[in-house]
Amino acid sequence: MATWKNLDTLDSFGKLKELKNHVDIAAALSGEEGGKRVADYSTPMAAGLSYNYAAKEVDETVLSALAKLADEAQLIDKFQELYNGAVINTGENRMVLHHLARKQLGNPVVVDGVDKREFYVAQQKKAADFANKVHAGEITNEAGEKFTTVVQIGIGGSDLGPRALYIALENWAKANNTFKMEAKFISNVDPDDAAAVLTSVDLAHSLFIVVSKSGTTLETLTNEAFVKDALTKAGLNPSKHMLAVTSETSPLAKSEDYLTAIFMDDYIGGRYSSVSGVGGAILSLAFGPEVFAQLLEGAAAEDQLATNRDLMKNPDMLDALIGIYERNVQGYPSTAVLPYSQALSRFPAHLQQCDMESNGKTVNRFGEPVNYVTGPVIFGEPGTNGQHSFYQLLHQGSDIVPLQFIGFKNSQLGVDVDIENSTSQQKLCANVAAQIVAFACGKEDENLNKNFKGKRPSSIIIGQQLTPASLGALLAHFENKIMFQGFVWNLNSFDQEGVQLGKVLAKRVLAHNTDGALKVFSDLLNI
Ligand SMILES: O=P(O)(O)OC[C@H]1O[C@H](O)[C@H](O)[C@@H](O)[C@@H]1O
Repeated sequence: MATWKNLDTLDSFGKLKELKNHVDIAAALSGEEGGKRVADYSTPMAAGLSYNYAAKEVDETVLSALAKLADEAQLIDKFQELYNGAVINTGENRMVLHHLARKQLGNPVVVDGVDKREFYVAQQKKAADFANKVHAGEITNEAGEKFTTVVQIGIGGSDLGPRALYIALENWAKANNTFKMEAKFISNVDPDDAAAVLTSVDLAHSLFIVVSKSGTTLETLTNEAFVKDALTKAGLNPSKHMLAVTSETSPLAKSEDYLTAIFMDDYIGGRYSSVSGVGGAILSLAFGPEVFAQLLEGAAAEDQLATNRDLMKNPDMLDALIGIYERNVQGYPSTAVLPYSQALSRFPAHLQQCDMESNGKTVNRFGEPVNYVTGPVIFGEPGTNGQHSFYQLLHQGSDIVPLQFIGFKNSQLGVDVDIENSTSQQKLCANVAAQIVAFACGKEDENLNKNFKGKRPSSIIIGQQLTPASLGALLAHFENKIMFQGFVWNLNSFDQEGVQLGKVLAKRVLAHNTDGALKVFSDLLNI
């Protein structure tokens, strides 16, 4: 059994702290040695991706200190315990089994006589069969016509991951003739969200997936009622247009009002649930079950790499530990995720929830305060768009923000033109290469307004193309990175008590049970 200790009690952390400002990346990347470093400081990921950390503030000394920290913090032992079914989510007294939805990494996990791997596979099959029947016209609307559009109603983990993945694969599916149905998403309780989506779809040919693990989320239940109202007013029977994805114990699971229900359980956290029916139903309907299966395979292959004790061969743990060095030794407050891929436009938003809801905590897994900083602020936008927006601060602002670039050699659609001796894809890739060096090396200028100090660290994940498999690997990489960082910080990364207070107060406002500041704010907003 691994022992769970606070980071500041580990000897290896004391040693690591002595290495503050140890590497000057501008110097490390200069000349021929710099070129060699770029070629060497790279480790393979799954599905043809690679993680390059040449522009990070590490060298052999820092990396060896990080490897010692990984050993002393027993990161691989903790991961093994997690996938073998230990109660890692101490706050909610639950196991953490999202890896099992993609592959059996360890021992069978059996709960009340049910093998959990079999349960997840059975639910995947149920979603796949449903999708195949919809595509084949065996499940139709009441007039016997095929459904053409699918709309997901959900929020948080029941929206962000699936939405990011759908957007990521939409063009790939079109280019590879696997595009089956257009997907849309309703998440916000702002009535303009549901209203706008509903006016953009052909209701009679639309399927709606109500996705809520708990089955109690105010926004989702409100939007479900909103959609039912629209269907009824259009003379359609809501129960012939809706399915549910929920846990077996939720109130939604008991309803007869759905074409089918696909189940998950309490052991897959909302922000880790894209690989369950939460993402599986919509992605199977939109692109076919085979595409979703490829995504799971990519994630499974990355998970396998994350089991490696050798830090230099474990890109997820390596990324996590470099992040620890940046946060707890260098003192950087945030991290930007910058995909040079328009298809990944919502991926940073998904990672925001994944990372900040997991590790945005100041008490350890035993409920005691910790004396060190934990999860960074995560934000991001696709490049090159971000370059014309917030990169000014990243290059010359007062905070150093570590950067995580993502780039692909090939586009998804393959439609491109040569303008002034380069294609658009080449221009995209040229920009990411240029940014890495500009951030790291800077440029001296007598005019301080034009001076770039450099020394701004970044990493880049490079792939051939964004495909279902490489997307799955990318997703698993970041999930595993967040998990390893939570282990190092001795946090429970799998609950989210911090979102409760606002929900409770909003209920009080709606029940007009307020006083003081809450009452005055409620009055100001006309509630
Ligand atoms: O899927 P649901 O139970 O509706 O939950 C949706 C979301 O709401 C909660 O407030 C949590 O903060 C999220 O972690 C969760 O993903």
